Amino acid sequence: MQAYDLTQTALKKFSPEEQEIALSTQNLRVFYGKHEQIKGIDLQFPRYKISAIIGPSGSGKSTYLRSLNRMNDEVSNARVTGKICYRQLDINQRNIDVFEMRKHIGMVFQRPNPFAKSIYDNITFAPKQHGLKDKTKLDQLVETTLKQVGLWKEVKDSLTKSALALSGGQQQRLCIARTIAMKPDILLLDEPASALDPLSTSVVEDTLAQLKTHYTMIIVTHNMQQAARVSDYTAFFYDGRALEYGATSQIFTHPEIKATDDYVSGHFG
Ligand SMILES: Nc1ncnc2c1ncn2[C@@H]1O[C@H](COP(=O)(O)OP(=O)(O)OP(=O)(O)O)[C@@H](O)[C@H]1O
Repeated sequence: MQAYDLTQTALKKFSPEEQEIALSTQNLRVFYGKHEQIKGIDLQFPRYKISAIIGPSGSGKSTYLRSLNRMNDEVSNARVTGKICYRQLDINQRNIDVFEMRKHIGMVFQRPNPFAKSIYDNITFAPKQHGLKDKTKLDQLVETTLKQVGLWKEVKDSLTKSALALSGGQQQRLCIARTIAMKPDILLLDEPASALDPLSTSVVEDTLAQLKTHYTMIIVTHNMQQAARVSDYTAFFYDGRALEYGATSQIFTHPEIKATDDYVSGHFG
């Protein structure tokens, strides 16, 4: 593999006039045991935009994404240091109520993972856990969120059927609906379309584009065409570092860093 100069980075910083920032990290590091996997990442994610994270396998994209809503708390050998700034709060502090925080920063995983429950119950499960009991409000929530992911027409007559009977693409849109039922601010998406066929992928991408008016999204993807299609900003990760971050059009056409250029032009490694 070609050796790159890892001290050279080109990371876009936003001025307050230019963009409101929904989430940012400062010097974020993740250790698995003694091994430092994420090596001090500073990134700002603008509100109501889609930011993509691309990079070679093992560069730490998922590890970084999972840190953003403290999913690495669940990984016994993981330790995360540095700041994750959300609404003037560092949510990487010990005293943060993680259950409450994840209402604001939700996650959609690579493989659709609906609960073995009805479509209706998949959406209402978490809101009920958080105290929503009113049947009319729950019905409304089911309808609104299914409409937001473009699934309402397809399933409105089968809400009591098992979610597991849906196609992969429908299941993934249900999982997005289930996440937005908690009305999060930020959606973290870890390769949300990688297990789907091209048609379902395209429907999921359209769904993300629609959701952008209300949500800030950060998406990890292996698929560079997808990053180019859906995202406003792109970060290129390499060896646990963010080497370049900027407008997606610039990253794909005029990257400043050699490793980014090699990666996006397919000359990598
Ligand atoms: N719990 C763990 N303990 C030790 N190492 C881990 C753990 N979880 C992940 N890793 C390692 O961390 C590295 C980064 O993994 P990560 O999944 O974040 O990379 P990625 O860029 O998302 O890769 P991919 O594109 O292949 O999904 C990998 O080498 C992986 O094996």
